[in-house]
Amino acid sequence: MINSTPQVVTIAGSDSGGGAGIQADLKTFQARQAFGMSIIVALTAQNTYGVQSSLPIASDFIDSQFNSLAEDFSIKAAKTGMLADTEHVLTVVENLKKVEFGPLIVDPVMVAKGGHQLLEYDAVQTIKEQLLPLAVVVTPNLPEAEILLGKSITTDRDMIEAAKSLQALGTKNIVVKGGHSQNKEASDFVLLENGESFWMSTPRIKTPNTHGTGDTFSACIAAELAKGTQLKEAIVTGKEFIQAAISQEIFVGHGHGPTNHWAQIQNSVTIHER
Ligand SMILES: Nc1ncnc2c1ncn2[C@@H]1O[C@H](COP(=O)(O)OP(=O)(O)O)[C@@H](O)[C@H]1O
Ligand SMILES: Cc1ncc(COP(=O)(O)O)c(N)n1
Repeated sequence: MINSTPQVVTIAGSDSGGGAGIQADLKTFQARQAFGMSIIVALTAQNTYGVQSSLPIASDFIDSQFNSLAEDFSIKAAKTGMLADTEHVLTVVENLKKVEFGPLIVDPVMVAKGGHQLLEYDAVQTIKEQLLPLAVVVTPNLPEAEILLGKSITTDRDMIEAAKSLQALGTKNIVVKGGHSQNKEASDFVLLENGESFWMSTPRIKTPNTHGTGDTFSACIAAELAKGTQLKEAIVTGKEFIQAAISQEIFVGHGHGPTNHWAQIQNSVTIHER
């Protein structure tokens, strides 16, 4: 049974502090029993206080990482995270067009929770025009959805409208994450290719330890897709996993700590069909 093990890759930035980026993704892949690989687009010197500095990787070395993986592995799903700037977005897009890494999840990472910019803003247009059409799912948080669409998103109705506008940009399935909202519940809005839509809600956990929540959520979806799980179920599993990872808290560092990537899923997500 050569290569029957689920294989999944993250194309993103390294977080030296281990809570977000490549590290969060690999830990999540491991927790979900998919074999994880990485294509590192940028390095960050980072801890739970924030990002101290970052360094994009030379584009031809990104090409080399793609080539190494494409030559050997049977990758069944991929996700992107921090892509740094226009040159690096284009490098990733060009490589993705050449390889067969299965369904792509784009987590359009722009600004770290501590405020450090992880994507130069002039790259947003390239993400919209070139990367989003390659993705099966895009998972923006509220500030990212606002930047992608150029309008403010505050109400539930705004989130629904945002999902429709994002779908019009060319990605078939949309998750607008509500982690940054002021609501009592952490509610994410999902719009699927077939027009089906629903809210996934969990109790909002009062904690400073939410570093890397978005990466962990999208990495779980990617791992599930690599295992052959249907998209809707993979998205719901992502929400269950991030809720478990936030609520089964660990205490690491002195600032905004990471989530618990070895958390066990509990049945805690309410789905509101609409
Ligand atoms: N305090 C919290 N309690 C429960 N769920 C949360 C909390 N903060 C974020 N989430 C969930 O974590 C996931 C990532 O959301 P978000 O924080 O919006 O993304 P990002 O890390 O990209 O900014 C979403 O499913 C969101 O609902
Ligand atoms: C390398 C890297 N990728 C992504 C994030 C976003 O995570 P968060 O918004 O939780 O800081 C990050 N801080 N660092």
